[in-house]
Amino acid sequence: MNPRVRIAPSILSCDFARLGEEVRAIEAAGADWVHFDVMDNHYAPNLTIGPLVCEAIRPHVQIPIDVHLMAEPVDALIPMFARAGANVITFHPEASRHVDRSLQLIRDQGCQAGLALNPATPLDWIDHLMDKLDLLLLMSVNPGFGGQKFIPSTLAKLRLARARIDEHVAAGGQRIALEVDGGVKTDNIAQIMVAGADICVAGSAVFSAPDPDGGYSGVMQALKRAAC
Ligand SMILES: O=C(CO)[C@@H](O)[C@H](O)COP(=O)(O)O
Repeated sequence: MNPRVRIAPSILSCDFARLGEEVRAIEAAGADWVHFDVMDNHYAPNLTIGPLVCEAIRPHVQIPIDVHLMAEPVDALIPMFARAGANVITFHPEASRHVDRSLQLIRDQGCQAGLALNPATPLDWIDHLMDKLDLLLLMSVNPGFGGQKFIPSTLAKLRLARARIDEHVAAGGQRIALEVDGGVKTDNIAQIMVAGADICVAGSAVFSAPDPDGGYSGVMQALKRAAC
C-alpha cells in the first residue's frame, strides 16, 4: 500500500438515484475525499450538479468534499458551495476574469483553494499564483465526461508540476496538493504516483466495480495497492 496516495472518487459515475448510499459506501471503503464535478453546459459540454446536491450529501460523509467547478463565471458559485459544505473549491483559470481574486475569495470563505488545468492549458498559469494555491488539479482528460482515456502527456506535465511545488515548499512556501483527474485506473495509478501526484480522482474505475454487497472496498484497496 502506498501511504501517500489519496483517492477521491468522482460521483459523476455513481448511481444518482442512490446518492446518499453511494457516498456513504465510498467513505466506508476508504475514500479520502468525495470529488464533486460541477458542469454548466457552457464551460464544459455537460450539465451536472450544483450546491443543493452538495448540501444534500454533506450530512452523509465526514470526509472532505472536493468541488471541481467546470463552470463560468465562478465568483458567484464560490460562496454558494462554501455554504453547502464544500471543503476544497477548484476552478479553471479561463473561467475567471481575475484568477487571483477568485482564489482569495475561496480562502476567505474558509475553503481550500484549487486551480485546475486542462490537458492543453500550460502549467505557466501558476507562475504568479503559487502563494494562493492549496491544490493544483491537472486534468488528464478533457472536461465533460467520466469514462474517458487517460492522456499520456499528463505524466510529463505532472513531473514538472511536482518539481515546481517542491521548489516552492523548499523556498519556505506552503504545501500544495497535486491532484490528477481523469482516466485513473489500477493499471496506470502507479505511473501517476511516481510522476508526483498526491490525490487521484477516479470515477468509472470505482463505481463500475462494486463488491457483491454493493460496497467499494475491493476496488478502493486495489487502487491503493496498485499505487505503490
Ligand atoms: O471531471 C471529470 C471529467 O470531466 C472527471 O472527474 C471524471 O469524472 C473522472 O472520471 P473517470 O475518468 O475516472 O471515469
